[in-house]
Amino acid sequence: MNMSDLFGNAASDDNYDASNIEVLEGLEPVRHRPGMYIGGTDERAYHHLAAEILDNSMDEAVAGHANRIDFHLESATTLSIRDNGRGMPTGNHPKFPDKSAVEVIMTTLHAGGKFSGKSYATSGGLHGVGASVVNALSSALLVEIARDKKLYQQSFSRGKPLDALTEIGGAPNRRGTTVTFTPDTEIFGEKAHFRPSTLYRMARSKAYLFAGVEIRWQCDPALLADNDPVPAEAVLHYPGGLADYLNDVTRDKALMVSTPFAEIAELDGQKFEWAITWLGAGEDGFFHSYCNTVPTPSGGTHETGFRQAIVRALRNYGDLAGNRKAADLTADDVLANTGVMLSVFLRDPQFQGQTKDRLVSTDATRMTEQAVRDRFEHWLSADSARANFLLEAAIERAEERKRRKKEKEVARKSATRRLRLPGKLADCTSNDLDLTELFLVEGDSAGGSAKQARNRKTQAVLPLRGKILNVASATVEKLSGNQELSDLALALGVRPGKDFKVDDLRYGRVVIMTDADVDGAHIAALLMTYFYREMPQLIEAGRLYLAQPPLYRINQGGKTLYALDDAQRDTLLETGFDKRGKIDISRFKGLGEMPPAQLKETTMNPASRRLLKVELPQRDSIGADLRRTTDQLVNTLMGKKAELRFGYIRDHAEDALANLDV
Ligand SMILES: Nc1ncnc2c1ncn2[C@@H]1O[C@H](COP(=O)(O)OP(=O)(O)OP(=O)(O)O)[C@@H](O)[C@H]1O
Repeated sequence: MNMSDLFGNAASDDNYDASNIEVLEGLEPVRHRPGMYIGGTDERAYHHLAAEILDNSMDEAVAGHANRIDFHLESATTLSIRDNGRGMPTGNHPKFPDKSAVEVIMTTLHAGGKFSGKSYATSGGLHGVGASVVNALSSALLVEIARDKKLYQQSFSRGKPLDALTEIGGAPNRRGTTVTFTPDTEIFGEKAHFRPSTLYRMARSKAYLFAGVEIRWQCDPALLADNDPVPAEAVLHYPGGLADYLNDVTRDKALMVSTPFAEIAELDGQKFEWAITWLGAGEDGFFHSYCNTVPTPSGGTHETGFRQAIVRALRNYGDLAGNRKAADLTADDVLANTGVMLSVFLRDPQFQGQTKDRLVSTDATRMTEQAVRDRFEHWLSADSARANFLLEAAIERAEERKRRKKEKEVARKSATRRLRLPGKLADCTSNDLDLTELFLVEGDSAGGSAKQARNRKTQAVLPLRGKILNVASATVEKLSGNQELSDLALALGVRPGKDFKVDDLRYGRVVIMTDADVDGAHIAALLMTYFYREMPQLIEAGRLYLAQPPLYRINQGGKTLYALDDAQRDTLLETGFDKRGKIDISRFKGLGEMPPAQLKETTMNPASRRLLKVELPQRDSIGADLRRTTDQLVNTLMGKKAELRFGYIRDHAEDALANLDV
């Protein structure tokens, strides 16, 4: 690769003037970088457009305004979704007097009725971008609204209106919204098309998730093969909800229990619904979770809460039954071989990214656990034969796990004995890879605080002096001659480069812990680049994390909260404290300045900290950044755009917690 590939064929200095500065207006940014809004331009992204429109109709249904959705795949590239809800508002918008609200919704990012919770209590939509993004990426889109006994219509192409909202007739017996769209081949390529099976599954799961809606499925028969499992027409309506679904998908499987544990609970006006069954040996387990009917394939806080509830309840049951082995059960022991459907309806959910793959609302863990745990304990004690059977199976798995771990530990211990460890490493005593972590900290003073704040049993600390070599530009000889980096490899027990083996790692996790400022981000970026270049397998294995030290400590009376950045500080000041009393805000200059007790509480203690897991980017542009210069990576890390950061750093804080804590 030559330099111009890396940096593009830049114009010469003479031509660089104001005309080079592009400003993207309206929906142009979406067409420019669709990946930031829908996670790519591949088949998954293509179908994500359908999910955005369907979610809007589902939100109407869940809010109690619609009970029917017509889902019509008209051709391989045109989809129409109609609901009988309130209909998008048609009046002119106060802020844009010459545009209808429909046009504002369809052509403006961040226009929506779900921000304040006034029009929707629990909704899957939150950014006010879904409909406009679909519009921006469609070569043709038609909105039809039946409202106040009138029928209106407006057409768009590539995000731009082709006409104004027009009343085209009366609608005496109908109300609701219909959106018909054709994704743009300029964005998705000539060959892209809808797959009936994907859409059918999507429509069906929505119907399972909300018993109050009936979805009429219709598909152009020309798109279906003879004997296609997808029907041309179907009425999807499941009063039994998730339990119906679970029974359906496990119909041909061996099961350990005759009926799933399935319930619905309401807490504080929010709804929790689940169904779990135990599959026989050899069957593959699964966990499908949703929040406000939006699938969360990367899990999140609701899954963590559910897992905790199940394992803690079973442990407790074992305890009461006098079985001492129950105390050692982990979530994996209990939940291996289970099929789980979990659907929560939360008032103000927080997801990661526009595709909402993962739920990150912190409250959801506690609330889901609270909803599930008591009911599960009840279910266990209602049938002790069944409960004992599940308990024994889980204990058997735990024993097997312990045996395997012991074998590995013995092998690792003998390897460690032969190692020469760097002098400044403060090692931990445990050899248990599930628990141990190595903190990489910048400088000796931060190293000193971290050594006092750590848990000696499971947490090791390696202070690195100064900025490590800029790996991106260093030559191979320089890399191997760098003392800090060779100490790092030595502490990890691995050899960098082609001889790297994940199994050699002496710790389960590597946590980069740097100051919450630009310098800290730079060092973190250098280290990430180093790992990416020399030990990508470590990242692939999900073992590299970033610590999240706070920048501010805010105190009022006996109450103390910590903020990661200015924005969080401002939000906490708005919402977290009494407006009247005096509030003290202190800004930490660096980790070395933080008293060990605070460093422990905010950043190191698995019970109270947050960690970000570093993941390799898949196909979006951030991948190129990692391969380019660390400066670009710093920009990405420190930049204002959360979407950018989240492109490759995924929040797996709860998983980390779950493994240690549960
Ligand atoms: N089928 C519908 N019926 C009624 N109102 C709708 C419908 N579809 C969209 N809207 C209105 O348009 C607004 C904008 O929708 P859009 O999909 O752009 O964003 P959102 O659903 O609010 O959030 P997100 O970006 O997370 O999807 C919604 O908040 C809602 O007020």
